[in-house]
Amino acid sequence: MTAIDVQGLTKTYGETVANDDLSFAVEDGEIFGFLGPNGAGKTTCIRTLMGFQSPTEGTATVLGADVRDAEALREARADVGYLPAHPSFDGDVTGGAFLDFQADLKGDARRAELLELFDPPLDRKIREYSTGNAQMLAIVQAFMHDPDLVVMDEPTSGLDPLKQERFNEFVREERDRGLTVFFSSHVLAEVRRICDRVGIVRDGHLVALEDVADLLGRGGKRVRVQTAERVDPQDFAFEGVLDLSLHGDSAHFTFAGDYDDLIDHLDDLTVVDLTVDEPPLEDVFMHFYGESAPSTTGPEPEDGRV
Ligand SMILES: Nc1ncnc2c1ncn2[C@@H]1O[C@H](COP(=O)(O)OP(=O)(O)OP(=O)(O)O)[C@@H](O)[C@H]1O
Repeated sequence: MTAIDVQGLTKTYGETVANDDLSFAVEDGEIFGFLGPNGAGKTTCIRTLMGFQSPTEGTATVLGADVRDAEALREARADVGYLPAHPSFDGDVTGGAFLDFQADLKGDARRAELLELFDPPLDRKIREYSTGNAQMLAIVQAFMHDPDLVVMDEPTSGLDPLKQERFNEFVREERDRGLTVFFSSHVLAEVRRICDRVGIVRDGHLVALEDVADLLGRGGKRVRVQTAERVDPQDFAFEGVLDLSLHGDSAHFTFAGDYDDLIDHLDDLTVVDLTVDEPPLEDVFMHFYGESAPSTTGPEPEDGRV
């Protein structure tokens, strides 16, 4: 079955077209990353899927329920976990009381197990929570009723690196058990590690929809060749070589051609060292993000954010 089916979804706020004719599907059992720069329209789409607002045009189904049909969506949501971008809690209640309340609404079969992994201080009032503790509480509530589909808006924001890794590992394990996951992210490293497919949005439009492996494959490989002699541009004038730079006895380039050709050409040289690496995802996404992409040499890429 298709867990989420978005069909020509458009949402406008006055003059702003936040989502413009989006169409894509999230299949059962996959982890689908919804990526895009700030203001691209990710939260707008997620809020429409959750039924908090109506589409201006087009529609979507969530576990078979049309988002325009409030009753059908309410029923379907019993099997959906939702983690909003900015979880809002009643600060006067304790984390434990909040989970008790949520348990009455939708069940909590997996609460204890989740609290082993994500451990906000349950006896403290939520107003005293750090950002990370509030995020962990929101994660526990999103998964504790053992949903079939989880929709998350930037789920790892506010988590420290250890908790982020724990969360990513948890999501992968849940996918292996059959859970479907749809989440928005700015964190490229996270996408590489956990997503099966990505949809990339920019200015409300879907600009790419593909397997992460294909996206990386199309970006070519980063090649560094060191030779016994000084290299010449002519040595690398063959199909598939991009962004060539020469440094004395070594050449650096992106290769998007046939590997047999590369090996044949390298055979003419005396190669003393050779590395072939995956390109950084940042380079692959730059193409889609254009000017809104970050510098890959700035401070942000350390955590892979775009
Ligand atoms: N309630 C609203 N009223 C008016 N404009 C809105 C509203 N919500 C979102 N927008 C506008 O719609 C566009 C898409 O916003 P949205 O929050 O969906 O983007 P996003 O991709 O989630 O961004 P971010 O990564 O910064 O959270 C933006 O131009 C935003 O200013």
